[in-house]
Amino acid sequence: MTEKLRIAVAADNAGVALKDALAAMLREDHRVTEVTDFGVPDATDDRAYPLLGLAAARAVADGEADRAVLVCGTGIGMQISANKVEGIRATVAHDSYSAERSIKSNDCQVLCLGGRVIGPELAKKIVAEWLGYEFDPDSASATKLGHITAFEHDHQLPTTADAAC
Ligand SMILES: O=C(CO)[C@H](O)COP(=O)(O)O
Repeated sequence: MTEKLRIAVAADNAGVALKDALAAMLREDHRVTEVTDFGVPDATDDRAYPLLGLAAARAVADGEADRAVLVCGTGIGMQISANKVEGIRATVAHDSYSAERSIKSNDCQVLCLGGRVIGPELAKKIVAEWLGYEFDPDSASATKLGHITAFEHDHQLPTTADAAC
């Protein structure tokens, strides 16, 4: 990893404890230059997950952050929310292989976790590993992702010829 990463974090009240634990870890990581916390500040704040997750995902899409870690009860609501932001590729990943492939295959900028699904120590290990992965824009995976990006722009289904690679 050559450039240090700017990480956005956000959670609803079901994910705030895990979000705070991950933010503390990220602030200590030498590969991270900045952690921006989009809330919630504590579990008494009952704002719905899209209100937090969409703002963090927008920060990534706007180039204000490089990646985001979003936490709700399952991670699913955060994933759905973040993927509505143009240009964002977000995934839930509670295992190390999926987290790795989310970068290397899918160039996901957003990792979503479930505070009611995964314990803090495993989540910290997965996020620490995830920080170290980089997407190779010259890989075959980039061509596959190009079909998604093209659809996002023109809403036209790829042709069979396009889809062959
Ligand atoms: O996990 C959530 C959304 O995916 C959220 O933390 C709880 O949502 P709810 O089950 O709709 O209250």
